[in-house]
Amino acid sequence: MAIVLGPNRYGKAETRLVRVVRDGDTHALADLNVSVSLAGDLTATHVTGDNSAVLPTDTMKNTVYAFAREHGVGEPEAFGLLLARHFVKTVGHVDTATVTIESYGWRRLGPHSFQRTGDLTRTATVTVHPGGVQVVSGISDLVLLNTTASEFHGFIKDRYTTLAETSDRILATAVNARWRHLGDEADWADSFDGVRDALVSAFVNTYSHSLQQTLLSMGTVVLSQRPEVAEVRLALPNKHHYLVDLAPFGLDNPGQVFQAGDRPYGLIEGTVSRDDAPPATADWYL
Ligand SMILES: O=c1[nH]c(=O)c2[nH]c(=O)[nH]c2[nH]1
Repeated sequence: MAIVLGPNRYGKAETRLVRVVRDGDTHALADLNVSVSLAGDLTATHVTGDNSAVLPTDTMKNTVYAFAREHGVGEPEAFGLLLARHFVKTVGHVDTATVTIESYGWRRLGPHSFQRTGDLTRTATVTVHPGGVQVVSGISDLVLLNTTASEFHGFIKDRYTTLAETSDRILATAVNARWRHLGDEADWADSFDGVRDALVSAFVNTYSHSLQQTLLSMGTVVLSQRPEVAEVRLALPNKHHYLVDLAPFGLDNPGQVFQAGDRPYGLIEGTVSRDDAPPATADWYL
């Protein structure tokens, strides 16, 4: 038997970067969390401790800050592409660079004042590798809720089933979505806004018999409205809302008072893709 080194990669995770763009007294703000990961022929450092092919992760962090100064940040997809291409081009033994960026929103309050928005996190994951370039954009934690237009019935009932069938319930989720682009050039800001709006309008306008049905509808609307997108992955927690029994207090409760559940929650996951889309060239995850 021989013990061998399997797939490996390394990098600097979660470099926090705030970039201010100054135009006189009027400033703009980008607030990012940047993770870099490199892979290639990195056997020596693992086997013998020879670090001659290892770019320190500390240098990766410094490069993120230096590139922010030299090139600006712009859209997260573009900044990720710039960094990933730089590492593949300049670091020998490295043939694959993955840059993942979370971008936090700030709403302008004045020329140089901002309020952090908590409504969603935008993400981008760029992979530059021998097979090409892959760009995946995403949204984390976009909380949506319909107070009706949601039913759930006709499900399996076994001896452990207590859930009542319902033809009128609250449907709520925190959207986690990732979508793979067909190319590596796009108007990233416009594309992001379009996909976000498609996801939201599909959630709002789908009369739902299950969160699974809503998931497929959300992915379908994205793909039908956004030709630049090949595939959408969604992970939708079902944020349950329980009708409170007020009968002990002599009160009825026709869909008015709910307990917002925390844990456990249903978790509905799925991929929606075009059947003619080229396959992914690098692993990607939600
Ligand atoms: O939309 C739903 N899908 C399920 O699979 C499920 N299971 C459950 O208990 N409630 C729900 N709701």
